[in-house]
Amino acid sequence: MRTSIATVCLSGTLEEKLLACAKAGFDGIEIFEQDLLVSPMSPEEVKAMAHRLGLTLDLFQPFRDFEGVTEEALKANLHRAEAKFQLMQRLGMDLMLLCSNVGTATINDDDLFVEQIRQLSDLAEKYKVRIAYEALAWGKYVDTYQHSWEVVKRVDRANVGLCIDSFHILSRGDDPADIASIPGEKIFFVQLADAPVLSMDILSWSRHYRLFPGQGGFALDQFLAELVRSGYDGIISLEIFNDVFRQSNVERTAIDGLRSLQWLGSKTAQLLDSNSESYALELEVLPGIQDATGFDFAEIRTEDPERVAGLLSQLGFNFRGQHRRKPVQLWSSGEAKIIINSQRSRGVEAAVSGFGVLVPDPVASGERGGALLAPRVPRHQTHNEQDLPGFIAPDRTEVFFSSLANTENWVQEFEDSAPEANAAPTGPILNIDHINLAQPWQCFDESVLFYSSVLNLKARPGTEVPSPMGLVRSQVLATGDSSVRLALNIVPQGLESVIERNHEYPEHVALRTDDIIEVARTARARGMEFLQVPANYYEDLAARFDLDAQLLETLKDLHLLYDRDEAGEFLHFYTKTLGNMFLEVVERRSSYDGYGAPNAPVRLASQFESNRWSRNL
Ligand SMILES: O=C(O)c1ccc(O)c(O)c1
Ligand SMILES: [Mg+2]
Repeated sequence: MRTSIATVCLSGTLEEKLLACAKAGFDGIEIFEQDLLVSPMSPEEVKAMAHRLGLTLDLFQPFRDFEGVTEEALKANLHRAEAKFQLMQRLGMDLMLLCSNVGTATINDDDLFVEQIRQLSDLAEKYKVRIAYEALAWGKYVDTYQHSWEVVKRVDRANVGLCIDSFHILSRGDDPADIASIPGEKIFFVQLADAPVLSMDILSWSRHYRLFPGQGGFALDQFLAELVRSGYDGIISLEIFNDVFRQSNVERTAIDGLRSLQWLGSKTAQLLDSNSESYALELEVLPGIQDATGFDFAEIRTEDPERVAGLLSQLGFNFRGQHRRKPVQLWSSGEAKIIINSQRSRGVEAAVSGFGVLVPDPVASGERGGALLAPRVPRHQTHNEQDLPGFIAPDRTEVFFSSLANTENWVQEFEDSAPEANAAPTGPILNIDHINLAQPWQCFDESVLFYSSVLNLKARPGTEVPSPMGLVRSQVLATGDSSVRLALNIVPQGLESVIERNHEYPEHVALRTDDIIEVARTARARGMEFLQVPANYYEDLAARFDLDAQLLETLKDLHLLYDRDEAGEFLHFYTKTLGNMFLEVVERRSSYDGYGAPNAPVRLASQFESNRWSRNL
């Protein structure tokens, strides 16, 4: 699959965009005319630079508002087109995007569209330019790909074909199945964009909210499969208009984009493989696609390991030993392992710095991360220490892959100093239920794609939680069986001034037990500080649920939160925040699979209150 990306997706100058695309590894780019117009580089310099970087200049765009116009307007449009064909010649480009007319068309007549596009074709022929006609979803008369294909078929010229853009088709809820019956060679160009599921006018949705494949709600693997079935074997490009991308780091966005194509190509190949036909467009299946079977460990970085250790021991964790070489401790209870790391921790009160997941074949997961351009965690392990492939997520969290066998090895690196703890004692905590990570607003979508592709997790429907600092967007990513769950919370933009004074938005590790009341009572007896829950909350609980009076009293007494749905019940509590992190303990009764979403605003408000008082905000 040859990959390309429109310059409009990226921040910076045209020169910076070219450099970032080449560095990420794209084969080519689409030149968005506006980017050239404002560039100090001449067309010849752009051509030379692209050549030097090994990038092809694949598509010049957009050419707007051409067909369906009066005789007089057509003359002016042809004049405008000729100037662009000459410009394309200087750039060494031969493919122009023609958007269906949204503004100046006054005559709704397919015969006229055909006739006028033929005139454009004749003119383009002189410059050896080909035209890719794209139906914009908000086109005045031509707004579906079926209609643009009707027109192109009737134009019947070798140099006029289609541009297929997933956004214009899927945003309208149109079925992409007819794409498969268009002859592949008449599709001149393909642009892919995902988008969040929103209900708003299509033009604004398209211009501000497009996303890279895998970051939104469109079934782009099915879409790409239809294109493959058509016999198309040209370039697959990204055309994303997104307000955040336009102000994010250009190199990171380019990598994010290429990662999305690699992930999508692999998913589509898997989808097509079940039909096991061979197609012109070659898609590669990524190595080592496998589901994680659970968390291996969570890692907390802190300059004050004794405080974190104290909290763990109040929750019933056991000290398993000091690492033989590093200032790192291992604590465990059941299958939950927590590493307290005080390396490179100066100034870090406490923070969730990483986690490991268990997979059948960690080496293959490592290869997949590499193929997805994920940056590696540098390892300085010495002889006899277990090497775990690890990657740095966009939010800086370190993510490791382990297997049961590897875990046995790395755990032994800790046990020398505490041989009496070798028996892996059990405790009331059974395992790590989920990990909640704060996402700076610039990297939320990048993180969704990173975690879903590198960890092979699936996004669950997102929610929004009101908090005193702003609306917090929350997205859960999980394995099919929920054995690994991550909750990503986007930090509201308005919070940034607060963050500066208040470190970061706190992250947390949630621990699962099947006797939360016992864990809470014991922890309290050991002096643990709980996040306080206001009395108003319990009055509302009593109104919403028909709760046993005794249970309600216990919940209130122990600062436990409660939720219930058709699947079961959920009881949970939070520890007081320590630096940038806190712990949660959860008990899931029956098949409850959520996270107590109705309680999230209570937590955020309570944390805000306690930070305010402790930090004099
Ligand atoms: O929003 C637009 O105008 C626009 C322009 C060119 C495209 O390829 C497109 O998909 C949208
Ligand atoms: Mg487009």
